[in-house]
Amino acid sequence: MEVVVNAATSVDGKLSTRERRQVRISGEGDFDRVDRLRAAADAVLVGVGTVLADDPHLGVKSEDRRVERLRNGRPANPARVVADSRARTPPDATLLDDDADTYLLVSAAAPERRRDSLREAGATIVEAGEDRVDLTAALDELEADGVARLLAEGGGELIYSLFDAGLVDELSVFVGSLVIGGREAPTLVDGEGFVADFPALDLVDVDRVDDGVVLHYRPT
Ligand SMILES: NC(=O)C1=CN([C@@H]2O[C@H](COP(=O)(O)OP(=O)(O)OC[C@H]3O[C@@H](n4cnc5c(N)ncnc54)[C@H](O)[C@@H]3O)[C@@H](O)[C@H]2O)C=CC1
Ligand SMILES: Nc1nc(O)c(N)c(N[C@@H]2O[C@H](COP(=O)(O)O)[C@@H](O)[C@H]2O)n1
Repeated sequence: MEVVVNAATSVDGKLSTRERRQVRISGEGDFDRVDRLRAAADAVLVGVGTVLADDPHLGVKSEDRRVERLRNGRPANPARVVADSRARTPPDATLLDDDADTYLLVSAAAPERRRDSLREAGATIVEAGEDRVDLTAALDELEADGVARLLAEGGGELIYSLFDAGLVDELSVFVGSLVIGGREAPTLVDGEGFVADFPALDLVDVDRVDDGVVLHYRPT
């Protein structure tokens, strides 16, 4: 499976505010680039922190691109995937609508009652890991289900775990021209952080988009 990570940050590397409220960092041009990435993906992955903060849809916005996917024998939208160790996704979350399949990656610690109500809401539950989602095992299961290209959109906790597990094949970051600040505000890569063996990246491209830049990296 190919794992592509994409997110938007402020100049100071923040994904949103200290209140974890969604900030529109990208402009029209960058949101269109993200839409192209979604249209090329079999599934879009976020952490449950992002679901609770943003209630995202994660679908392809452009009708032309959805039609093109259908023409190519694919579903109109990529599947939605949430890393959600304890099945905290609300059963009325937008990403559980009928526009695409939705997988919830849970750990053995996820209560049965919550799994059941999420199954009733249409989710496919994938269990991997004891206390926290084992991303390597969970992504293997998705791959067996036909997910060859996965777009991970964040947040920072999830992106850290993807790097920590050596699962990132590409990273693109839109850096918008604003400062958010705040020591508690989420950054591109949070989690425990690395103290050695820092994942090293090759900068393969830089594009000026809207009032910012998109940095494209691959692991060395
Ligand atoms: N600017 C941007 O491009 C984006 C911004 N955001 C922002 O990021 C914030 C949410 O980010 P975070 O709080 O970091 O949450 P997150 O979206 O990374 O979710 C983290 C949660 O996922 C669950 N999880 C399950 N297995 C995990 C694993 N193996 N590794 C890591 N997490 C795992 C845990 O419950 C964990 O608390 C929101 O404020 C949202 O608006 C989110 C996505 C993109
Ligand atoms: N690329 C990008 N730029 C921004 O400025 C953002 N705030 C985000 N946020 C991500 O997009 C999701 C919302 O998706 P829908 O519009 O609901 O489909 C949000 O949850 C973040 O993952 N991304």
